[in-house]
Amino acid sequence: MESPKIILTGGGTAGHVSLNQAIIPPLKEKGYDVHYIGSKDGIEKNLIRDSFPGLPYHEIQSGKLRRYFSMKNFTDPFKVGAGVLQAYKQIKKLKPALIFSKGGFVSVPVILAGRMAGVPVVIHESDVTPGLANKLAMPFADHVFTVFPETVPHVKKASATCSGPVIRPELFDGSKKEGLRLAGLSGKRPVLLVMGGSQGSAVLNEAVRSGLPQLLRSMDVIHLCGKGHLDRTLDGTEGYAQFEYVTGGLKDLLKAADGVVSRAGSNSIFEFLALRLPMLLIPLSAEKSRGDQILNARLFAKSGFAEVLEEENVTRETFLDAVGSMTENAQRMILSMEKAEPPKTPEEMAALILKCSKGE
Ligand SMILES: CC(=O)N[C@H]1[C@@H](OP(=O)(O)OP(=O)(O)OC[C@H]2O[C@@H](n3ccc(=O)[nH]c3=O)[C@H](O)[C@@H]2O)O[C@H](CO)[C@@H](O)[C@@H]1O
Repeated sequence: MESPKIILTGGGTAGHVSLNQAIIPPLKEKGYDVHYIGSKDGIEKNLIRDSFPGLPYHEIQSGKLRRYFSMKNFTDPFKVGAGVLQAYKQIKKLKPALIFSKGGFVSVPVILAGRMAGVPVVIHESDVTPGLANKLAMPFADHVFTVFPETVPHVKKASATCSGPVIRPELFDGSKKEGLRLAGLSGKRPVLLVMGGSQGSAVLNEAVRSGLPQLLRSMDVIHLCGKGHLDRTLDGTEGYAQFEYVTGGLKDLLKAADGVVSRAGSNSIFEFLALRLPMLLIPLSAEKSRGDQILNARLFAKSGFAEVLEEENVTRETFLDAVGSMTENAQRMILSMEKAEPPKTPEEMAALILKCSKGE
């Protein structure tokens, strides 16, 4: 008998792919033939191909849906239309038992096409308030899972439950020794890891670089600065290691870290929580986004897992003070983290998703 099929979609940023990466192995173990629908040049293509060589990846066109003016706003709806047709063709051919979407613009045509083809659609929302793509797609979904319980009332026209986060299992297998080796650090001083989300962050990069001489007096710094943002003039600086974007070695660098400074993307902050890493969060400002990271960060601060510095208040001085305060309160944050609900395992999440599939 032919294996049942499942289509995963989601992309645009690493956060929109991470859960899909985690649930592919348990879905395959349960006998599902997993297919991915993503865009031609989105980050999801390489992330999926690198971690799961041979997994069928179907490219569709996708347009960005913007809240601001751009000439592309006139052409992108046509791309979304073309994407719907391409996705519909694939869905009709594959006849999946379920479509699971992690969000991002590429998921919108897939969900519309899935609905047209009568296939159950499940969405996962990582932020407190749904992103634009998920918001548009939710009325066409059968069920929505959320990470934060506070998100459930934001879901309209679909049933919703809070599943909590899922963490890629390999992140728990880090080696401190390997992390220090990768970063060329001695391990004799506390290590601060700075991470600006999947695309890096100019604000964080500037803050850490301007405060580097002061930071390096008492700690070593590992800096994940995003593609194209290395500062070659800092090469060879004792106690400072910079990387553009790390894949395999991330678990080791995280294990080597005693605390993190980060954007407040949902996936990263739940990873830090699961790894009991004290955090200083600098959320993306409401001017540059819908303010989702501000809400994520505030809820983490309220639970005692993080301290927050708003982007508009970042100067060299406030940044250094905030790092100092986070270091002083690190033990208290770790104690609060011990009380947090454990994340779902990928197996548990896969089972939850499959409950929504045809025939269940
Ligand atoms: C600018 C933007 O739109 N940001 C959104 C995007 O975040 P974005 O995808 O940038 O950030 P997330 O924190 O959600 O995820 C980043 C992921 O990249 C991984 N990572 C990061 C750096 C690195 O070198 N290697 C690596 O593997 C992290 O471990 C994490 O799993 O989606 C999130 C989840 O919907 C939202 O909360 C964010 O507001």
